[in-house]
Amino acid sequence: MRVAYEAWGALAPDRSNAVLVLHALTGDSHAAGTAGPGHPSPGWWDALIGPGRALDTDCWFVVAPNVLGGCQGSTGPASAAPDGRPWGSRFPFLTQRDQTAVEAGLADTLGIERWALVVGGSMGGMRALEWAVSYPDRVGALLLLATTAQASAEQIAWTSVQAQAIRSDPGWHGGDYHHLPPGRGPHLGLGIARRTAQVTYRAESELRERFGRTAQAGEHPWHDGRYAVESYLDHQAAKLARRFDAGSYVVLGEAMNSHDIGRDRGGTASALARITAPTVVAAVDSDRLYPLTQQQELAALIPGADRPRVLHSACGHDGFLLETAQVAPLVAELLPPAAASGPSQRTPRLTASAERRRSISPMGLPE
Ligand SMILES: CC(=O)SCCNC(=O)CCNC(=O)[C@H](O)C(C)(C)COP(=O)(O)OP(=O)(O)OC[C@H]1O[C@@H](n2cnc3c(N)ncnc32)[C@H](O)[C@@H]1OP(=O)(O)O
Ligand SMILES: N[C@@H](CCO)C(=O)O
Repeated sequence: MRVAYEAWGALAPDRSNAVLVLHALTGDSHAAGTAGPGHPSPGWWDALIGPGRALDTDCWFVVAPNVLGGCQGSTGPASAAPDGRPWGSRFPFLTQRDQTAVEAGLADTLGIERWALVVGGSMGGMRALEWAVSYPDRVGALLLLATTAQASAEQIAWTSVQAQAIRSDPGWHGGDYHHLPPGRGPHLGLGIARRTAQVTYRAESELRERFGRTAQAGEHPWHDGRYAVESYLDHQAAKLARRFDAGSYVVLGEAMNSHDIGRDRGGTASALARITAPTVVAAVDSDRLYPLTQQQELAALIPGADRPRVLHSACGHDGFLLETAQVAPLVAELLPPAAASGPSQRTPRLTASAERRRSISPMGLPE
């Protein structure tokens, strides 16, 4: 299998300054940097990663892999199988634990025995947690944002609804559509999935205040027009369908639903007791998808954590991506600037490199 990653900064000779950043469901390896060829958007955590930023790349070697099963460079359903045809429906069921094991293989390849920090939000937080439980000696510190010890019934339910929307699209063809001409895949189902997810990612009060009952400009909802919030969801749907593969969406959703840190480990408490890393757990106060009770459970059961921190955000679950000014001090708690050796004290042995992401839509839709 292939694992795409991007990295920033330089690895210290003693390899002690590496930080692993794990993206959420529709994220990718482009965590930092500007938009440009191959990167239609700036890095999703660019405010946090770079010289002088919380993850200061003058000190830290920051690595962001694309998750296995995804569609932005790492092997996923849209990738060619050994017979040259897309994996499609033949792509195997994955768990978060499988994906983390692959990331451990990436760390081995990069020669990183121990991460100074592993950080992730939402689905990325699930993998960060798996890292700390599966490989406690390889995680120096742990930052968990808007995540959970196990996918709840409601989280499984939302993911299931989204997967059903995709599978109900006639363009799904049982998951084997990647060979079809552009635009013939299940982009309508993927769009419905994204619309549904987007509501869960944002707060009720935010939608009320941003959109209210306003009609979309130039349209009348009673006469075949749309409310502004409907137009917003249409926009989010179209945007995701241009950059994401429906098969990956289903595979990653099933992997999230499999997430249960206590599985085959004697339960949640027993699994979390294995974590040796100093840990910060953070919630988003307006998150209706990953409620505070889930982060309270993590903070109570992880030995190196104290009470959960709370990010204040109008934006619901997406607050972990948007409230970077509040995430920065949490990073600083775990990675004090003095802990890293400055770049002048070391000779880079591994410089930043990046697998170029797919620059075309995996669904064949125009960018
Ligand atoms: C910039 C990126 O990070 S995308 C790159 C890869 N993606 C990821 O890593 C996934 C994680 N990122 C995300 O999920 C999202 O990009 C987020 C959460 C960071 C975006 O959050 P926000 O900035 O708050 O975006 P928000 O939900 O307000 O949507 C803004 C968009 O809605 C559009 N919009 C707002 N109102 C309307 C409306 N009435 N009708 C149509 N479109 C509308 C805006 O024009 C804007 O469009 P654009 O994104 O094409 O510029
Ligand atoms: N907006 C985020 C939410 C999932 O945590 C994403 O699309 O990845």
